[in-house]
Amino acid sequence: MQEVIIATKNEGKAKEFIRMFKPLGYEVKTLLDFPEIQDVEETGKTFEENAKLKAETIANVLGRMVIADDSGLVINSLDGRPGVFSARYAGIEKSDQANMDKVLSELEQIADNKRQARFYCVLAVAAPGKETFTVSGTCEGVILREKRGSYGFGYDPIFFVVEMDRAMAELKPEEKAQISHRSQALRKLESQLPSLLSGENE
Ligand SMILES: O=P(O)(O)OP(=O)(O)OP(=O)(O)OC[C@H]1O[C@@H](n2cnc3c(O)ncnc32)[C@H](O)[C@@H]1O
Ligand SMILES: [Mg+2]
Repeated sequence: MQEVIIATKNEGKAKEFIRMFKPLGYEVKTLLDFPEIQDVEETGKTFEENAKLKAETIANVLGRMVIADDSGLVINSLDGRPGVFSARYAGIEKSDQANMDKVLSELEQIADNKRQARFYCVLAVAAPGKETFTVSGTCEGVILREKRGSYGFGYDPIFFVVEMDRAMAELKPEEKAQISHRSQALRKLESQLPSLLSGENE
């Protein structure tokens, strides 16, 4: 099977990419398979900038094409926060529970009809000597008042998916893969994968 490198150290993302790429005929490797590679500092102001930064840095380290994912939760009534700070919203130790608790407490006084939010995902494709490009996807929802469900990762337990009438963390992996911001973005890339990977090592 042809191999695709996803420049992420996030276990939840890694599992989703493995599942999404399998039916397309690709085997996914992530940075969890390359523990010697250091974290890329995410200094960008936008998801696009950070996705490019991660993809280009790792493409240069490995000398081959890689895809990076920068994603997060954007909440209207918090002026777009946590946004690019989603992973480290409650502190640098990146705790999903602490991040969700912080959002829930910030929204405590916010009425039910003002809790709209979206997940956003940017995928950047980079290869040494080639122009980097990005695709993006979104998933619309509402922030719940307490956590629900145990599938997924990150903010999934507090994100109600309008389209599915359930919390993201109540969706089975195959259901999340039908509607998620990540799979929307990947769909825009799918048809280009064979040409992007031609000339890469098998
Ligand atoms: O940078 P990498 O190594 O990929 O891993 P990360 O966890 O730091 O990833 P990001 O910088 O892109 O931050 C994304 C954060 O947004 C949240 N997030 C992204 N996609 C999500 C999803 O599908 N479900 C729930 N939360 C998500 C989650 O808290 C992530 O840690
Ligand atoms: Mg990160």
